[in-house]
Amino acid sequence: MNILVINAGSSSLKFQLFNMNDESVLAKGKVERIGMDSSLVCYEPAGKPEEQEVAEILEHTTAVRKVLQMLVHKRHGVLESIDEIDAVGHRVVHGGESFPSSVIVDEDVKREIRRLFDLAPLHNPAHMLGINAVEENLPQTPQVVVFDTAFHQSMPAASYLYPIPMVLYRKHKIRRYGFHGTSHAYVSDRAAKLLQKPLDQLKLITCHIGNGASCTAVWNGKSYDTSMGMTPLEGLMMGTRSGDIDPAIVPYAMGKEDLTLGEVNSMLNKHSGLIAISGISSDMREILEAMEAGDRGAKLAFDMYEYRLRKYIGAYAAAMNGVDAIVFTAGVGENSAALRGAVCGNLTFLGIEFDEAANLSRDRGERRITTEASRVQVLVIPTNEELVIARDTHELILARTNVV
Ligand SMILES: Nc1ncnc2c1ncn2[C@@H]1O[C@H](COP(=O)(O)OP(=O)(O)O)[C@@H](O)[C@H]1O
Ligand SMILES: CC(=O)OP(=O)(O)O
Ligand SMILES: [Mg+2]
Repeated sequence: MNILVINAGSSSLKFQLFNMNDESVLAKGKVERIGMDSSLVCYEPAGKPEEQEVAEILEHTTAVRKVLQMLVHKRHGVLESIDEIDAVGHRVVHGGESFPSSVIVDEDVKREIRRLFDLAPLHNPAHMLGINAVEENLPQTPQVVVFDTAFHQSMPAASYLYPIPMVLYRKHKIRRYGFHGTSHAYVSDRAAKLLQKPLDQLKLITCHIGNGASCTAVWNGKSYDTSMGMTPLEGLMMGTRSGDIDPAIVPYAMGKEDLTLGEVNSMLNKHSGLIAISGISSDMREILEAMEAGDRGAKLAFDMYEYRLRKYIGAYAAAMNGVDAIVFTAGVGENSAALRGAVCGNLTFLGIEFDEAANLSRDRGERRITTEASRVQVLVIPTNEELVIARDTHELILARTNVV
């Protein structure tokens, strides 16, 4: 069975085409910087040379169309026809309390994803564009959605409730949901394998640091607490999102600057974080370059980003009364030795003995960046949300076929 997985992030669309008979990847790639001045399209067909292209891709519908064209391209395609795609699995960020696990897409599911737009304004609309674009191009192909929120459904009430009137939870389900669950679950599983210990006996802190960023306390294999909240705005400082701020800032800034609710929401989601402090970019690569060139705004943005992450790691070590390993993953976590070095260099009190040579290594695979003797291990594990999504999609489609 060939399964195409689409992971529409806030600024990127990643895809992988799997042959699920052996979980081999037939092709993968990504469209980055969607909606920015120039998008970057990378396409890696198995056994053929990699293709790169700069294109103008303003939204996710165009990105899906581009992916389908590349898969059947005369020279570098891997399929004769898009009909060889048996099912499509999508990442969906917000599933609320309605979806504790993955489901096959139907009209009810689409309605529920749309209802949750307000709670994930940068993501759920992008996923719907992806689902609709696939439906347009592959009307007969079943689609499955896999939710970022599902893994965090294990959180205890003391973690997921906010200290505000309970009526808001009872009536409107205002609570912490948490995101990037597929990634936190995947890297936790891999960490246990790397550490050669059972996952259900480990205290892990997984740091998914991409354009969106979140940190999770994974206690005995289950999400115990996570930094993102009712929406993906809470927690760490991100590319364009503020993360934690005093909620009283909202009405105060609205009054002082004559802002509407929509404007303040957009300010916190799209015009805060790295871009706001540096005045340069939301992209960590550009922040690091500017920092090296001596830019003070970029340095302040980086320092705040690192400090806020380090505070969460400290908090989660306290939440679990200990930690066995810290895992870095996603765009920044996997690639920025500078961020990992700054965070870990200031966590020696936890018993971290950092291995700077391993941290700086060009190795891109799963690796340890602490000494063997280090009391707390620090790991870099490339995430693979796409593989988890393909497995869930495969399982649901097989189950449906067996029932029919
Ligand atoms: N070599 C690198 N060094 C530092 N940051 C990087 C590097 N490569 C990618 N990144 C950063 O990773 C982030 C994107 O992460 P990603 O996980 O792909 O995000 P998303 O899925 O939210 O779109 C960007 O801020 C980008 O600058
Ligand atoms: C939930 C979220 O923030 O996702 P992303 O990192 O892909 O923006
Ligand atoms: Mg992502």
